[in-house]
Amino acid sequence: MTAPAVSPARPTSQNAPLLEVRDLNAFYGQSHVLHGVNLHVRPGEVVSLIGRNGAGKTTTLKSIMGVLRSRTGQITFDGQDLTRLPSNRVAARGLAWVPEERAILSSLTVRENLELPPARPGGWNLERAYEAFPVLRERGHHPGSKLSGGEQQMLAIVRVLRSGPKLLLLDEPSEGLAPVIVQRIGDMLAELRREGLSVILVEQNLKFATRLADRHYVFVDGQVVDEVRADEVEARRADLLRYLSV
Ligand SMILES: Nc1ncnc2c1ncn2[C@@H]1O[C@H](COP(=O)(O)OP(=O)(O)OP(=O)(O)O)[C@@H](O)[C@H]1O
Repeated sequence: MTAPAVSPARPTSQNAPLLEVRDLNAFYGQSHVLHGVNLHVRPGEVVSLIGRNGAGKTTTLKSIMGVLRSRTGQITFDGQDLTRLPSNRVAARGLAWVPEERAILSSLTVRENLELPPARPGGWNLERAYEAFPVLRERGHHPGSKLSGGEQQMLAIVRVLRSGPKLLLLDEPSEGLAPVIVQRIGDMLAELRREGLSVILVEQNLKFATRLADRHYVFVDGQVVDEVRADEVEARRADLLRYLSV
């Protein structure tokens, strides 16, 4: 399926975006994988990036975070240009990324994993983490390597919330998890959303994405080819399923 790239509706001055990505092109060596991606996230919005494997969703997150530096275009966050900043300075501006591989420290215990990132003002303390996911308290002395996939995902999310980010970037948080755990993580994200946290959610699980996201950007071959608002999802479900089918 080939579809033309779309330029999403530009935000108005009343609801200026927290994040704006303009004409993003990204490269792995000679391989040109993102071709002019445009997207934005308004304060308090949850936005999903959906599309088949290899469509460019993870590369978009890496480009925003400054982990992938070989890119062109403009990335603006809270009115500041992130494009030339290294990833540690991007994180310091209030962006937090939970990669697909969950990036917890497997030799450290759950508690050590939670205590290692310094809690910043507005960030989660241990009590809040344990309240959201009591299993993390129960497993406090277990090494990260001994946790189930769901527990690792919970730990990975809570760890980055210690820094009190303004924008959370989640890469396939539901992948490989049992439905009951997916539900629990979805409940927690819904609560964060109610509190006004902005989120970019990369997902292949349409049910999970549509439960949470205000808008969906559809990726095909390194481009955004469609944008679907939450109130359009029912009418456009067949299109969305087609975009995701292999
Ligand atoms: N480190 C890398 N080196 C070279 N090519 C890469 C690398 N990582 C990803 N790619 C390629 O870039 C393209 C986009 O991959 P990306 O991981 O962003 O896709 P995705 O939509 O997130 O899919 P997935 O769910 O499979 O990760 C694919 O063609 C992929 O093969």
